[in-house]
Amino acid sequence: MAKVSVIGAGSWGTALSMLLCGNGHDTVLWSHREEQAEELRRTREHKTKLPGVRLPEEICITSSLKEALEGKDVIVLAVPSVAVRATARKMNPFIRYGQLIVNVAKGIEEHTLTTLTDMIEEEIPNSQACVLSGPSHAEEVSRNLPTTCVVGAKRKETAEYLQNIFMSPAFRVYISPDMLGIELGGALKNVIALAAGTADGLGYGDNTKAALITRGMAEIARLGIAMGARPDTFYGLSGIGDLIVTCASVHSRNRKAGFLMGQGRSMEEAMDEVNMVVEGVFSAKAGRELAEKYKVEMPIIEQVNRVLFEGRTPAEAVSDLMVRDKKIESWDGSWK
Ligand SMILES: NC(=O)C1=CN([C@@H]2O[C@H](COP(=O)(O)OP(=O)(O)OC[C@H]3O[C@@H](n4cnc5c(N)ncnc54)[C@H](O)[C@@H]3O)[C@@H](O)[C@H]2O)C=CC1
Ligand SMILES: O=C(CO)COP(=O)(O)O
Repeated sequence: MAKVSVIGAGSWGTALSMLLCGNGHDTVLWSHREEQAEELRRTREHKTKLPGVRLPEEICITSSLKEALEGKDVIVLAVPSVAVRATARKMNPFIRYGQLIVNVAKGIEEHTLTTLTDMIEEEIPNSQACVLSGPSHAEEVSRNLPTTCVVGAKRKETAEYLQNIFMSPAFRVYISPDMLGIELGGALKNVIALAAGTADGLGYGDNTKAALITRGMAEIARLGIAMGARPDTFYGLSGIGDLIVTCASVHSRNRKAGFLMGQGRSMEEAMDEVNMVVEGVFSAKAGRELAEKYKVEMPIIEQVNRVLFEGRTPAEAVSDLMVRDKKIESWDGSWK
């Protein structure tokens, strides 16, 4: 059994700490606020994020990074994507060569367009960052409902080691070398989920949702392939799998935020009401910048940006998508 630590006590970090503890690992859960750590220790329940789910007594809960990081074999980074760089920088003094860092946040840094694992390796030189992603809402993982994910790592041995760490009878883990494809799929599906939720909020139907999922995947894959990711990753758990769950699930924060915007709320009102991290709002700009950089068309992500930041109404955005130039349905727009 391993010594593991989960950095970030939101819904995902808390659910993963329960999974890892249930797998028999010596598990620490770190919160950036002592007040929250104290409440979790006292009540053994994350009342705002996972109500009704009991945290096992064996999970050690702390707000000390030193205690959370020293001597650990695996460190799971589960803070919101916008906090990853700062958190990794704070972790750096306590990390020793050989410790594995597994990023589970979903995002891409605006302007630098850095993936989160590259960002971790920039902030913690000589570290080995890996990724775990897939269709996995915390609400279901914390209740042991069957879930599948994929671990991405540079070396197969590392991926296999992590597969063993996370795998349980209710949590099946695949492995892949395509970290870029995994991270792009995870970050950009949240932008498409905002669009899918908006369509629901506008009262559109299942046809619209299916169109957004299918054409959303086409544009994410088009970008990913241009950047050097493997095409098959986008058919996988971190690609179409995660896109389906986030566009359809009652648990999805991004879909919910989109729904509220479709009903007429502003972006800020929707984020406040969801009260959990809505990563698509942060990844939308990065998606647009990547599309420009790699010269690929990403019309849905473009329209989400216009609605979020430029005052276009959701109904106008959908209409703009419907009356675009006529297209051929192939990845690269070619007939053959
Ligand atoms: N909730 C889920 O089902 C899943 C979430 N994820 C990803 O995991 C990441 C975390 O998401 P959730 O746990 O859902 O978020 P959440 O909204 O449930 O909680 C976020 C947590 O981060 C903490 N936090 C905020 N700012 C921080 C900072 N500067 N430093 C350290 N901690 C800070 C907050 O106190 C809060 O406990 C996101 O990137 C999300 O996309 C991935 C898969 C599933
Ligand atoms: O990435 C996630 C689930 O895989 C969490 O994001 P959503 O809650 O928006 O779906």
